[in-house]
Amino acid sequence: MAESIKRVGVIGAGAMGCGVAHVSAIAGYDVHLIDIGKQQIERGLATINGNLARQVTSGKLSDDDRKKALKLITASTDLQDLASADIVIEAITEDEAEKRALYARLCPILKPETLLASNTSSFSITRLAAATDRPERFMGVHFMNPVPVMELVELVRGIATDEATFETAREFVRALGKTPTVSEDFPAFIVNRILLPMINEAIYVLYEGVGTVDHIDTAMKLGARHPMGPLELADFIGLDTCLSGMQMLHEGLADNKYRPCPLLVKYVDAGWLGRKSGRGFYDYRGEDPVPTR
Ligand SMILES: CC(=O)CC(=O)SCCNC(=O)CCNC(=O)[C@H](O)C(C)(C)COP(=O)(O)OP(=O)(O)OC[C@H]1O[C@@H](n2cnc3c(N)ncnc32)[C@H](O)[C@@H]1OP(=O)(O)O
Ligand SMILES: NC(=O)C1=CN([C@@H]2O[C@H](COP(=O)(O)OP(=O)(O)OC[C@H]3O[C@@H](n4cnc5c(N)ncnc54)[C@H](OP(=O)(O)O)[C@@H]3O)[C@@H](O)[C@H]2O)C=CC1
Repeated sequence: MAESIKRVGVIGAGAMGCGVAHVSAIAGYDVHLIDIGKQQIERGLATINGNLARQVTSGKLSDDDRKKALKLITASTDLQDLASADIVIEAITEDEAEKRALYARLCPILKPETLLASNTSSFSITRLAAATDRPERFMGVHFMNPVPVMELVELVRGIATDEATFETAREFVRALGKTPTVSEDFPAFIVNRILLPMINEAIYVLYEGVGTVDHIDTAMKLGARHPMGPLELADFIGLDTCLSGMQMLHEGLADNKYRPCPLLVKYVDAGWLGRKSGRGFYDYRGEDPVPTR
């Protein structure tokens, strides 16, 4: 375990927050998970339960360790419950105004020495840090989805992040059994700078009628050995998160090659956000996913 960290706070009980809570508890940390509503908390705890059980079934985790991990996780809707946290990982919706508003409410509650990290996919760490009372103890700790499976975590310093904060975060990530890499604070960092334009291009391929959802995903799975097709992956990440990342690349790098595909914009406008909303490039409401185009 990272020496100076005992209690981990996680805000946002969606795909990423649940994953971070899951791996932190397996590593032996006390974890407190926060979301805005009871329903989100219940859904999140059910996800963690299901994923831990899956690891037991596949022999990756003993049932004893599953029980121990579950005992280490508490959850609530009250930010005050993070008053004793040593590190807080923010994993709420990819919306900069929401994140800034959250930090304004959260910072007065935290201990002055608490490290605050954002799991943002694409926002400027320096700009987010400026919305806190602790820019030197703020940084990007970017986990990959699904967290219990993916080995990588990108570490991103803001302009003010101090070295002790960076080292503590790196030690914490290693204690979770993950491999850290370092990215400079540029829009979408390294993984998403490369991955999101590929996904956006796949959506253009669909939009221009070059191929169907099925043919595009099959082509990339069988032709380029990707574990998921790009449209299936977009649905898995969340189309809102993909769009926000493309917008950050487009605005931040001022280059038209990053223009979000209008079809991606339309799907997000429709509330078709992928797996989490039941519909995206596939419709998940039946037994098997059905392509929507
Ligand atoms: C957007 C960002 O900011 C950054 C990002 O995260 S970009 C997205 C990065 N992620 C990817 O690219 C994922 C690409 N997909 C994959 O690697 C694989 O399809 C996958 C690992 C998700 C599933 O693999 P698979 O072989 O098709 O399925 P499956 O055999 O069922 O699962 C493999 C393991 O993943 C686990 N898993 C699958 N989906 C999971 C989920 N949603 N949550 C937790 N664990 C999951 C399974 O439990 C299984 O673990 P065990 O071996 O311990 O049982
Ligand atoms: N999805 C991915 O593949 C990856 C995402 N990320 C990043 O991680 C973060 C979370 O993403 P993801 O888990 O996919 O998002 P989700 O939409 O799955 O989950 C976000 C959760 O946060 C809740 N929430 C929203 N606002 C607040 C708030 N003010 N306080 C507390 N909880 C709040 C949401 O509630 P409600 O549902 O009611 O809005 C939801 O439960 C984002 O910054 C994203 O960019 C990083 C790597 C990969």
